[in-house]
Amino acid sequence: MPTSTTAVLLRLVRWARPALPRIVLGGLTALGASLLALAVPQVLAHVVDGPLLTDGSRGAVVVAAGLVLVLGLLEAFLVWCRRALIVTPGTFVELDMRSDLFRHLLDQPAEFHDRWSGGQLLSRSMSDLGTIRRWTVFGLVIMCVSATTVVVGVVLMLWTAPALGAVYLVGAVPMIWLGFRFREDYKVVARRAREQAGDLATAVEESVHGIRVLKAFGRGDDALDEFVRQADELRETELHKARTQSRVTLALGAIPEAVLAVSLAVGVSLAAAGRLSVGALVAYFATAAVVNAPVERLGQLLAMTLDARAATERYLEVMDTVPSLTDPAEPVHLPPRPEAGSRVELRDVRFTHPRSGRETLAGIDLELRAGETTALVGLTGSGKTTLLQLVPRFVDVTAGAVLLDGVDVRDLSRGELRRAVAVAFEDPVLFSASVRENVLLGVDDLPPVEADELLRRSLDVARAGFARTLPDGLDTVIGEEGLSLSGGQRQRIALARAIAVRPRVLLLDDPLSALDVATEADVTARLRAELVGTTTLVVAHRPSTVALADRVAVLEDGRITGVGTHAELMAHHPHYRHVLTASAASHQLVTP
Ligand SMILES: Nc1ncnc2c1ncn2[C@@H]1O[C@H](COP(=O)(O)OP(=O)(O)OP(=O)(O)O)[C@@H](O)[C@H]1O
Repeated sequence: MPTSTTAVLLRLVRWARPALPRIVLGGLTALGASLLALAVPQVLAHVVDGPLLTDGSRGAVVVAAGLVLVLGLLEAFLVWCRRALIVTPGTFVELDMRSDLFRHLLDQPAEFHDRWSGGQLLSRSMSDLGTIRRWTVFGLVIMCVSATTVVVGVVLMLWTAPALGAVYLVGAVPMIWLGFRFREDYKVVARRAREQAGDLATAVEESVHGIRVLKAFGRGDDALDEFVRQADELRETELHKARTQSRVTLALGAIPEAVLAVSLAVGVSLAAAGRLSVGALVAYFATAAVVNAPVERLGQLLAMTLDARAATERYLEVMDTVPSLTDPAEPVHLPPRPEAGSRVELRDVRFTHPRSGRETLAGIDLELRAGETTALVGLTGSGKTTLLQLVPRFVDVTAGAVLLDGVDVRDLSRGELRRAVAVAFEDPVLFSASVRENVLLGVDDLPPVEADELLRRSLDVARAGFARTLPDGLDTVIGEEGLSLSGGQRQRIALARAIAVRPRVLLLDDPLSALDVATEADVTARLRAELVGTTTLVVAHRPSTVALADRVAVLEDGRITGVGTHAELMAHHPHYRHVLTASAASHQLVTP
């Protein structure tokens, strides 16, 4: 990550490029407005030294006054042009950056989302990008124009009244020094404030998600105390920021005024001695008045720029994360879907969690036969979910390979792979959308009649017919902002979603755990009947689920230690018996 503010902000060019012509044009109009403001004192000098002091010609004064009026009107028009030119493209820069961020987040593997908190990503995609937009459409342009105005103004002052110009330059020395000090202090505190705002957003997000747990354990007050503590930390930091900025603003306001006071004394004595014309004196002060405005704004503009730098750094931190899981340079394609179903092979698969460094899978050899349903059984924490995640490449194997119809899944594009492999999780996520949209989420566009038929069948197989009795039927909005469903209802909608894709391979990570035994057995039986030709791997805890599988694989100490029918394993595999007995006990069931 580059460290200079310019280097960081220059990286915004990637997104600002389409808007650059209008930003530059807007900058030029703003510069034109400032130069017009600087021209007025020169007109004044000519009026004072010319017609006013010599012949008092009224006509010339009227012409000069008219010129000042025209210059003023033109300046106002150019200021309007700047806004009109820049504001719209600035919003598109923000839109592009926000879309790219979202695309990037979607491209990241699960491991990235384990590392990043929701609040930090939220604050980066909302408030940080808002700060960047405001700086792009206002701060950047005004900063450049202000700097140019100051330079041109000082040159004019030196040209009009060299001695007084020199006084102004001497006054600039402490201002520049203060500017550098301010930059160092503010840079740190601006970054801290943004991090704290992100942490605060995370706290809100977690509390809202966990509101029931907090209430159930009577921990609402503790959560509130912690939230207030974090909010107070942020308040302190914001106050620190404001104090730092107000100190520099005060200094940048006071020093130019002091310079003007010294200039007045020097200027009047020079004019009295006849070494400076009155017109030059008037022009100097009028120019200084124009120059002082941007100088006084400098604190605010520097603060805006440093805020934008902190926001850009945070944005780039996410964007610079290279996805650990990418498509191959030249993806191969799957062979046509075999009539009898697809075959999945795990060959000597190992997997170590990058964060814990623990090897969860230590040499898995397993074949999911075409069109069969295989149940995966193991103690809790044995790695069943991890194994499932390797097939659609939510994570990549550390060693070994996963093959789908003979093709290493790493050689396929993730799009093609994930169209072929569908997953239903134990803890289903539903989106704030209608039942119909949730179920058909993974289905490409279909004619309405076919889509309706697919929806009907998927809901029937998943025994999710209850959805038709919801207030607006299948158009009822469910998910976070919609109607609350029970755990079992949510699981069945999520199962219908996985079935609707008509995948080659269906992975079920204990997706029926919230259902009663009879409903679960019914759903499993329907699945088998409906999904002929779909190869299924189901993580199972209950004997009732296991009994419906063609074969069962036992996961123990990171390896598959047994594959067979339920009856075979019950007879010959002590660990299998132990797992099923433990599961049955926890479900208060009797092992058949
Ligand atoms: N993101 C992660 N980072 C580090 N370790 C992890 C991560 N996810 C899982 N683990 C660890 O990997 C091991 C296997 O977890 P996994 O979720 O695959 O087990 P499981 O058999 O599906 O468990 P359960 O039956 O309880 O769902 C556990 O020890 C778990 O703590």
